[in-house]
Amino acid sequence: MSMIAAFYGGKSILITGATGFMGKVLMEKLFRTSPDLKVVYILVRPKQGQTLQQRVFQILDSKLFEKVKEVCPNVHEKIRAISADLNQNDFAISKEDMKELLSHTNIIFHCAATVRFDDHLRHAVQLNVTATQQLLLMASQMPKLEAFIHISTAFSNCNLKHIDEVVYPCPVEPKKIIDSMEWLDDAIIDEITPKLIGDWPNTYTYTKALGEVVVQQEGGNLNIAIIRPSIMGATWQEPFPGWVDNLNGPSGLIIAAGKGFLRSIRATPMAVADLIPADTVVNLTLAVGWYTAVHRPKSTLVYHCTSGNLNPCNWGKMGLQVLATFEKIPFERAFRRPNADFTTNNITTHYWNAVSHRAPAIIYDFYLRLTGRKPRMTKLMNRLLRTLSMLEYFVNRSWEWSTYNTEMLMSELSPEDQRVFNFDVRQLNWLEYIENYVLGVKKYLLKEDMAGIPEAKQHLKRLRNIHYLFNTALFLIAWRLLIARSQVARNVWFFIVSFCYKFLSYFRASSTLNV
Ligand SMILES: CCCCCCCCCCCCCCCCCCCCCCCCCCCCCC(=O)SCCNC(=O)CCNC(=O)[C@H](O)C(C)(C)COP(=O)(O)OP(=O)(O)OC[C@H]1O[C@@H](n2cnc3c(N)ncnc32)[C@H](O)[C@@H]1OP(=O)(O)O
Ligand SMILES: NC(=O)C1=CN([C@@H]2O[C@H](COP(=O)(O)OP(=O)(O)OC[C@H]3O[C@@H](n4cnc5c(N)ncnc54)[C@H](OP(=O)(O)O)[C@@H]3O)[C@@H](O)[C@H]2O)C=CC1
Repeated sequence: MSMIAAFYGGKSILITGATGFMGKVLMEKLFRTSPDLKVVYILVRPKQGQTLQQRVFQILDSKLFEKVKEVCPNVHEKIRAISADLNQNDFAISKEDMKELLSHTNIIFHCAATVRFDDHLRHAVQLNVTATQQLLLMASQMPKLEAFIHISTAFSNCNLKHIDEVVYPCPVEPKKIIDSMEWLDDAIIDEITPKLIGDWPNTYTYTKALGEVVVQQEGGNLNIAIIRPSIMGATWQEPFPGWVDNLNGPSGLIIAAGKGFLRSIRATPMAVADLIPADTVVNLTLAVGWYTAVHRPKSTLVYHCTSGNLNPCNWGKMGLQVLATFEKIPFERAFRRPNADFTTNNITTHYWNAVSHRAPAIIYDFYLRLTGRKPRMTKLMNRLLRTLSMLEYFVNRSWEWSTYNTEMLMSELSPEDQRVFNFDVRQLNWLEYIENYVLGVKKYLLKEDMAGIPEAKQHLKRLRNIHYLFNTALFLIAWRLLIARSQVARNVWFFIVSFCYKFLSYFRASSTLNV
C-alpha cells in the first residue's frame, strides 16, 4: 500500500491554479491514487460565458480524467469549485466559502500564477507575489492545515549559473515592491521595470523569485515547502504519455516547427534542455506534500524538479528528434515542410528570419490578396518571431541545479511509493519521450486525427515538389538576369553550352561508328 496515497485519504485539499496545465494533472493524480480523499477545493475565477460548474465539467470530460472516472465515479461531487479571483482582496471569496475553507483545509497546493514572460510588472506582482502573501495569511488562519506547498520555478534565480535548493534574497524587499505597485502609475512602472528586474530576463522569473522570498519571510509557523520545476512538458507516463493542453514552453514551438512556420531558431545546440514532464512534477509535489505534513522539517525546504543534472539532454538532440518524429507523424496542412535549423549569432539569425520567415510570409500574403482573401501570415510570423525572441534567453544558456533535497526525499520513500509517485528522471528515455510529446501535441492540442497521416504525408510530398520547382524557377530567373547584364556570365554560359554541344556531338558520332 502506498503511504502517500493513504495519507491523502480523508483529507480536504485546496488547489489554486487547478484549471491550469499543472493543476489538472495534479488533480487527476490525486483522485486516481486517493479516491477516498474528502474534498478538493479549487479556486476558480469566473470566465466569460462559462459558469464555475461548466469549467469543472469541461475538465472532467477531457480524456485526461477518463481513468479517474473509473476509480472514483463520484469525482464531480468531491470537487468543490469556489469562485475566486486571486487579483482581488480576499480573493473575492464569499464569507461562507471562506469560512468553509478556513475550517476544513488540510493541505494547500499553490499553483496559480501568471506564466507570461511579458506581463506588466503590476499584474505579475499582484498574482505571483501579493496573492501568495494573501494565501499565506489565509493559511495561518487554518487550524487543520498540515502543509502549504508553493510551486515556483527553477528559473526564479536564472540570473545565477549554479542554483542551490535555498531561497535567495532579492535586491529589493518584496514588501517594498508590493507597496510601490499600489501608488505608482503604469507609465512610471514601465519606466522602472528594467531597473527593478535587473539581470532577470522578464517579469515572470523576477516575480517568482519575489514570491519565494515572501513565502520564506511570511510563512510563520506553517509547514511550508517550495517546489521548483524547470520547463514543464507533456506527461511522460501518467495517466498516459504525451498529454499537454497549452502552448507554453516548447509546445507552441513544436507546432510552429511541425506546421513549417518555424524554420530557424537562435539556440545553442549543446545547451542543456532542462525539460521535465508534468507527471514527474506532480509526483514530486504529492510526495513533498506528504513529507512536509508528516515529517514537519524545521525549515522551509526547496525541491528542484529538474532533469539536467541527472539525465541531461541538449537542445540539438531534442530538435533533431522533434524533426525525425515529424517524418513519421506529420501535422496536417503544413505551410512548408518542417525543416528547422539552429543559428548562433545575430547576423545569421537576422538573415534566416528574413529569408525563411518574413519572405515566405510576404509571398503567401501576396498570394492570399491576389485570390481575394485576407492576408494573415505576416501577422502570424511576427508573433512567432516575438515569441522566439522571448524564449531565446532560455535556449542559449545552461544552468546547474543541485537536487539534494529531491534525492533525499526519494530515498525516504518506500519502494511502493517510489513506483506510484515516481519522480526519478534517470529512468526517462528522451527519444521516446519527445516522440510521445509530438504525438500528444498533434492529438490533444491540434486535435488532429491519426487517420489523416497518409494525407498529411502526401501534402508534404506536394510541398517538396513545389519547393524544388520554386527553387529551379528562381535559379533560372536569376541566371537569365545575370546573363543579360554581365559579359563574364555570358562567356561562362556560352562555354557551358558549347561544351555540352561538343560532348553530345562526340557521343553521337562514336555511337554511329559503333553501329
Ligand atoms: C547539432 C544539432 C543541430 C540541430 C539542428 C536541428 C534543428 C532543429 C530545430 C528545432 C526545431 C524543433 C522545434 C522545437 C523544439 C524545441 C525548441 C525549443 C523550445 C524552447 C522553449 C523554452 C521555454 C523556456 C521557458 C523557461 C521558463 C521557465 C518555465 C516556466 O516556469 S513557465 C512556462 C513558460 N511560460 C511560457 O512559455 C509563456 C510564454 N508565453 C508568453 O509569454 C506569451 O504568450 C507570448 C509568447 C509573449 C505571446 O504573447 P502575445 O500577447 O503576443 O500573445 P498571447 O499570449 O495573447 O497569444 C496570442 C496567440 O499566440 C498563441 N501563443 C501563445 N503562446 C505561444 C507560444 N509559446 N507559441 C506559439 N503560440 C503561442 C496563443 O495561443 C494565441 O493564439 P490565438 O488564440 O490563435 O490568437
Ligand atoms: N508550465 C511550466 O513550464 C512551468 C510552470 N511552473 C509553475 O507551475 C505553476 C503552474 O503553471 P501552469 O500550470 O503551467 O500555468 P497555467 O498558465 O497553465 O495555469 C495558471 C493557473 O493559474 C490560474 N490563475 C491565473 N490568474 C488567476 C487569478 N487571477 N485568479 C485565479 N486563478 C488564476 C489560471 O486560471 P484560469 O484557468 O482561469 O486562467 C490557471 O488555473 C505556476 O506556479 C508556474 O509558475 C514552473 C515551472 C515551469
